[in-house]
Amino acid sequence: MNKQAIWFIVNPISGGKKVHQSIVELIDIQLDKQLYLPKICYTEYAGHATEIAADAVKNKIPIVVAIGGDGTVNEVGKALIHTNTALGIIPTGSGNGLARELGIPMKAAKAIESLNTPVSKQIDVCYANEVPFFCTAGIGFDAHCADIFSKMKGRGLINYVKVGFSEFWKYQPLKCVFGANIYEVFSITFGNASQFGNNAYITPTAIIDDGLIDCTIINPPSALQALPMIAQLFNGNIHSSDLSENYRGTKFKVSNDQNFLIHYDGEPLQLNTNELTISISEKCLRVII
Ligand SMILES: Nc1ncnc2c1ncn2[C@@H]1O[C@H](COP(=O)(O)OP(=O)(O)OP(=O)(O)O)[C@@H](O)[C@H]1O
Repeated sequence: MNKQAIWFIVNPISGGKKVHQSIVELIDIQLDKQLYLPKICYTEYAGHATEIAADAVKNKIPIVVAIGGDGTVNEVGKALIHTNTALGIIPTGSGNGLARELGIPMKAAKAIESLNTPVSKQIDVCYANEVPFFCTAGIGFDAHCADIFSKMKGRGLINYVKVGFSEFWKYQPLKCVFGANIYEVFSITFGNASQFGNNAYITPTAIIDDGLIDCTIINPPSALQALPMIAQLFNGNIHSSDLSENYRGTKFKVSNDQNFLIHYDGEPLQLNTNELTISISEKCLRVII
């Protein structure tokens, strides 16, 4: 039988060095060598994963597996859109939104095991202007927190919760034009998938291969409304909150009087424009589930 080449792209920053060493050892032990010819590549800087994945496409590698969090998955996946190379994931981040959405096991050993009997499907890809995202992108509080989080030394869920809690009290609602209406929002999130990661379901009815973008606007909560809202986020009911407005479509436009700070799959990005268009390209990324 012809063996398939499979490249693993490891972000050594996500999850810590020990985690990655043990995953690489597990790959050596558990990956079916009758089926695969593996190659392990380590990223050396932000953006490097995209370059390695683009090289894999050029070399007609059938599967590239991202070992990292949603930032790494985004960097690898964006090079695979509209290609014949499929994206696999071994999650080591704190959110792991796309892996959770696709039902990929959180435990590395199980995730490697599922690569031995690969099943794939095509998913949609959304764009914030020209920036691709697979789970969510948005403006407002979440983008603000992603920005602060990215400048912190520590990573992980605990640090994210700390940032969210301390920033909540200071955060001023964002003025913007959404469709034909002027809003003052806490956040606007566009979902290709249903969650940010960590099973925080911000666009709970989103389906990753339905050709549609779900949108959740959160109006500014009072301190008393914040806790129930967080509970609804995690129990998948944010769309029934009094604070939320929900839309679904194939294109959304938002504008502002200042250039937007956005997040895409949890990564912050300061745009050079005050106009944001969210669009979707149907079933253009093959993923291993
Ligand atoms: N070798 C590297 N050195 C520095 N930064 C890197 C390197 N490789 C990748 N990165 C950057 O690390 C950032 C975080 O990656 P990722 O989101 O995968 O991990 P994480 O933050 O641990 O996960 P999560 O977002 O789920 O918490 C990304 O912005 C990516 O560009």
